[in-house]
Amino acid sequence: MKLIGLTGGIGSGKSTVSRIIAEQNVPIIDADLIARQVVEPGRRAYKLIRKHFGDEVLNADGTIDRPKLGAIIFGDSDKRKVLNSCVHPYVRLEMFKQVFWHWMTGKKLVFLDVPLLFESKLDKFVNTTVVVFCSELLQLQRIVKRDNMTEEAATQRIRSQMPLSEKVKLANIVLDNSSDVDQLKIQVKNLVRRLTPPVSSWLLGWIVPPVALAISGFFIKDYATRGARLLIAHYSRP
Ligand SMILES: Nc1ncnc2c1ncn2[C@@H]1O[C@H](COP(=O)(O)OP(=O)(O)OP(=O)(O)O)[C@@H](O)[C@H]1O
Repeated sequence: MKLIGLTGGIGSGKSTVSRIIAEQNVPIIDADLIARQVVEPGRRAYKLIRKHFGDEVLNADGTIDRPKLGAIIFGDSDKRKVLNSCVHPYVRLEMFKQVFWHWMTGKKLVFLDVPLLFESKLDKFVNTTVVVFCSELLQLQRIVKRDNMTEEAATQRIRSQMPLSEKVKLANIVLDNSSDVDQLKIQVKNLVRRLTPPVSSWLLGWIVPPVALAISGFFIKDYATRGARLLIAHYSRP
């Protein structure tokens, strides 16, 4: 199975690319969605956030007030670290479970949609990294339109992130989202075709690890049994 890390800058078009990929019946693991699910009431991350930030970050219905929590950690790196330590381990665990499930069910290609792929060093765990790129001006225009935000606020959000030009330098593949959505669709379809492994290498990658594990397990067990027998023989000598 090939694991592809998909990332970009705010408003550069990651979600749009994800939707197009999903239309091709290729599985997408959405880190943002998982991050929202792991902080639902009753979950471990939710309890940790409550413990560290108190009930003032809760809505009346007990859910986390995300904008309020966002405002608390914005510009306070210590509090941001605390929040990350509450949430990230559970996000990673859930992502790992989903990756494992896709591998078990014989998927050839799986995308991980992670906005902070490079910042969180998750790029080390994927086969290929893809960055969705557009100019800062287009990012700005698209965010202002989508989120009904002022240009100043949008600029501030863009500047608070790792520059998109830096991500482009780190990427294996860059999708240029400067044109319309139809052009983007063509690029994504070509990308999926290019990245899908041929059946032979997919079969090898799927079958070899469990067979290797089973064989090594057999030998380890065999040696352990022989070792135990020798020990028993040694200590039971008169
Ligand atoms: N090629 C395009 N042409 C016109 N509009 C686009 C194009 N690509 C994306 N958009 C629009 O731009 C906005 C931002 O795109 P999208 O939500 O996919 O970005 P994103 O990278 O996921 O952003 P965020 O990081 O904020 O979640 C959306 O409203 C989307 O419909």
